[in-house]
Formats: sequence, C-alpha cells, structure tokens
Amino acid sequence: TGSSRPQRILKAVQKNATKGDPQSVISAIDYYCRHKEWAMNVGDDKGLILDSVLTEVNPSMALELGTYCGYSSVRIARLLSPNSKLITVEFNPAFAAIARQIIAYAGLQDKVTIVEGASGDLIPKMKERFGLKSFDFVFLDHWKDRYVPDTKLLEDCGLLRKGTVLLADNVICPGAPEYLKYVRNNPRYESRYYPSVLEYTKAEDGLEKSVFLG
Ligand SMILES: O=C(NCCCCc1cc2cnccc2s1)c1cc(-c2ccc(F)cc2)cc(O)c1O
Ligand SMILES: [Mg+2]
Repeated sequence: TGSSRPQRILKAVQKNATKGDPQSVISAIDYYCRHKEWAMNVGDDKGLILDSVLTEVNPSMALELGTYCGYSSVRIARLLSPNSKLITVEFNPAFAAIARQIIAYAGLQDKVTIVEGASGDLIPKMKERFGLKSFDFVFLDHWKDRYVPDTKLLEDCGLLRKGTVLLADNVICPGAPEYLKYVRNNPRYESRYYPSVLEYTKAEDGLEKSVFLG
C-alpha cells in the first residue's frame, strides 16, 4: 500500500513550505496540485475570492464544512483577527489527520479546531460543545447534496444571525443546483454569484455568497 494523495500533499508542504508561514503552505499546495496531481482544494483562483469575502466579514467565529487537507482552513485562519476561531468539520478521519498536520505546520493550530464526523450529526451539538451563540461566517465545501439540509439545520439550531455570511464552493462544478435555488429564491437570504474556475483547471466554477437576513 502506497501513500495517499493527502499524504503526498503533506510531504510537499514539509518539503517546500516554511514552518509557521501560512502563505508558503498555501503556495506549496497550489504548486503541487497544479503541476503534480490535482486535488479538491478550493485553490488559488477561488481562494482569492474567499480571501476578499473573509477580509470583508472579519468573522470572530467561522465554520467550515469539509476540511480535506486543510488548505482552505489555512486560507481562512491566516486572515482571522486575534482571538477569532475557525471550527472545521471533516467526515474522513484520514483526511482530518493530514489536515491537522498541515494546519500545525502553518502555525495556525491555536485558531483552528478540527471536528470529525458527519455535519448532520455535529451541527445540532455545536452550541453546547463550543459554547458559541452563532457563526459569523460559514464556508460550505462538503457533500454538495448536504448544502441545503445543513443550511436549514444551521437556521433551525439558531447558529445563524442577522448578517451571517455563507460562502459555498462548487456551485457549478460538481454543482449544487438545489442550493442555488434555495438561497436565490429565499427572502431570508441576499445572494451573489462570484464566477471563477474549478481549482487548477479552466473549467467553469464559482462561489455563491449568501447573507442571512434573520
Ligand atoms: O466533493 C467535493 N468535496 C466534498 C468532499 C468531502 C466529503 C465530506 C462530507 C462531509 C460530511 N460531513 C462533514 C464533513 C464532510 S467532508 C469536491 C469535489 C470536486 C470535484 C471532484 C471531481 C471533479 F471532476 C470536479 C470537481 C471539487 C471540489 O472543490 C470539491 O469540494
Ligand atoms: Mg470544493
């Protein structure tokens, strides 16, 4: 049994990035996934949009659904103010283990909590587990058919507040058509589409930003 793709990504970070330097970790992953082997990170094109939305929101409490190798966790956490936190949820324990090491290599372990499990099970437990009122920012990057049920779950669990920003990856490729319908036809959301490309390719993809109006 050889190494996994996430393990090879971790190796590339350890070889090419500088410990404690988040930007060098991001660049090392982007270089590896563009020139050696593709992987489902949000990537550098959509990453710039993620950065700009994050800088605008400046969240104290952020949630990410879908950690994978921790690429977007590093992108998000590097821009958080002191004392702000990111909770990131990953279903696959092997992915979570790699992400923990990549986030630590970037020096961001104090800002990021990785939680393993299914979003549908974990979201209802978040308030009590983390003593939080609500999220200021949510990045959806997990199973595309979970975007709608989990958004409804976040609403029902009182984890969204007036002004919470949801940012969804892959709304074109692989696609989240039900989610686009849900947020675009819902008076409780103000939505905007940011056109871009699928990570490391020329295929069309984009991010949907939706502000919860309460
Ligand atoms: O599937 C994608 N991401 C989700 C996988 C994570 C599964 C989880 C479920 C779950 C449940 N609960 C909690 C945490 C989690 S994490 C994905 C796929 C592509 C892609 C793949 C092939 C292709 F040809 C073109 C695009 C691109 C992307 O940017 C993606 O994000
Ligand atoms: Mg994605």
